[in-house]
Amino acid sequence: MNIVVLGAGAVGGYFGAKLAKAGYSVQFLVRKNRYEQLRERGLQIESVHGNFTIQPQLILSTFDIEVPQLVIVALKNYHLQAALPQISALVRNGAIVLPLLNGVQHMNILLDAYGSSSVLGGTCYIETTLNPMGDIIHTSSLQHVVFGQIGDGISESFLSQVEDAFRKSTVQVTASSSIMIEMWKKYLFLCTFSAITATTRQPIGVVRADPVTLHFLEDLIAESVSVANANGIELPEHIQELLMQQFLAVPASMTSSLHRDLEKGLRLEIDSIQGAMIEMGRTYGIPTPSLAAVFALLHPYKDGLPS
Ligand SMILES: NC(=O)C1=CN([C@@H]2O[C@H](COP(=O)(O)OP(=O)(O)OC[C@H]3O[C@@H](n4cnc5c(N)ncnc54)[C@H](OP(=O)(O)O)[C@@H]3O)[C@@H](O)[C@H]2O)C=CC1
Ligand SMILES: CC(C)(CO)C(=O)C(=O)O
Repeated sequence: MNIVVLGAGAVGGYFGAKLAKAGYSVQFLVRKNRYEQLRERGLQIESVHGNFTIQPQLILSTFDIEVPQLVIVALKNYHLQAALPQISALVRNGAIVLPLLNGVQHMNILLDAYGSSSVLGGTCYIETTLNPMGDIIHTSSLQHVVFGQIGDGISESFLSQVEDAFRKSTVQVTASSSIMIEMWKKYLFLCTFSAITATTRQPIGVVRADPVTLHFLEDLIAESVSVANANGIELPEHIQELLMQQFLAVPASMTSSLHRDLEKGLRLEIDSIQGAMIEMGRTYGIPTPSLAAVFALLHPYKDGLPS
């Protein structure tokens, strides 16, 4: 299977490198700066599962790709719109898109543009970041991809190939027959986890140890679950308790990509994560005061460090 990774950052770089190391043909469609960086240093992974480096196949233009079969989209949400012409070119050549972005809003954009016979649902659980040299630092043992089709337009054999590819790359993979529910479960976890870790500037262990902060996290969860229910998402019974169990089970040192981006002074994905949840709440008449407080407190940092 020919795989294209669009966005060779913390997530795309990690999963792409694992697939390439497993012997798959992986082309990384990148922009100029990342091209230079990766050409010089190679794609270096520093991981709790073991360090390795690959010499990635780098491309700057979709013209250099012959027969793409799977396109893993691992961009930040705020870069998706500008990348649509590249994705369109790949889909026109027969590729199926597997987005690994956080949130759910991007699914409307991709499905409206390409339809469910060219777009899979997908999400991932991983904690990776780029160091100043552009190497990928994988800081906890999580490395899980969940994917599935939205309708029935993608063949079972293609789905099996995707599953096999991740499995052979020694990444945990789950092929789901209810991917939108899985994406919402991840969205609920991420929206609240990133809200609490970014606003406190602390990993989850500090949040868990403080009853006042933990109570605020419960409020964030309750609001987000109400929004999901209003959207008609068929969540498991007791989802709030399940989410809280997840928060209690993850390593105390774990934090969110949003918190890490905030610390690095990078742009924040708050529009597509907390902002989108608040917006859906408004549509359905669900009050979201705690999410709105988080959104307002992070807003000065949305485009990077305020000057
Ligand atoms: N990091 C994490 O732990 C996790 C992140 N996620 C989600 O995954 C998504 C990706 O996040 P992450 O990997 O951390 O982000 P990064 O910023 O590390 O990587 C995104 C990459 O996309 C590249 N890019 C942007 N636009 C284009 C384009 N048009 N063509 C080619 N490359 C492009 C950027 O390259 P350039 O250098 O050119 O700017 C950058 O390398 C986000 O939605 C995030 O929320 C999900 C789970 C965990
Ligand atoms: C919560 C976590 C680490 C899980 O993968 C994540 O998705 C993120 O921080 O972006």
